[in-house]
Amino acid sequence: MSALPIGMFFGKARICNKKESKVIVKNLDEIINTDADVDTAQWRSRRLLLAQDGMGFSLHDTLIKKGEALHLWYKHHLEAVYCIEGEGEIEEKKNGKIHSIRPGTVYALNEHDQHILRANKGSQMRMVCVFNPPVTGREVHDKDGAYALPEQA
Ligand SMILES: CC(=O)NCC[C@H](N)C(=O)O
Repeated sequence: MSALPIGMFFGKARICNKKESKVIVKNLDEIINTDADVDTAQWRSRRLLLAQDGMGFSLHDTLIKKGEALHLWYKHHLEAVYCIEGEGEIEEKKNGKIHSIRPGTVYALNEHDQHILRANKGSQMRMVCVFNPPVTGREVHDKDGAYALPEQA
């Protein structure tokens, strides 16, 4: 008995007493064509992490379709957007400033900024988007370009 490593002897009891923890691992392949894949005329959002995942933010792999212009105003959310494919621009509505977007560009709407997001003609943009508070499921924009608050979604 004394020759057994202590971990082998007590190992089983230790595992039974502990709440099992599980890292969240998903692949985009498992999201496509499910409820977490929201496809509209102008964009398609593959929602990798949602409110139910308990992270405090949601994480989306989003396509902005060629030549589309989106008028957005996330009144209830903060959003950071990281472009990984395609080219376009973001226009700040409060001052008319236009910033070009290409792979590697990130923008963060830290003041719930009203803006226009445009994908260049002939260019689909692929963006990684993070929302706080997290999107809960199949939110689409209302007439102002906002998503509803989580409790109303
Ligand atoms: C960049 C952006 O806001 N695109 C609209 C779709 C949205 N981000 C989403 O993925 O839900």
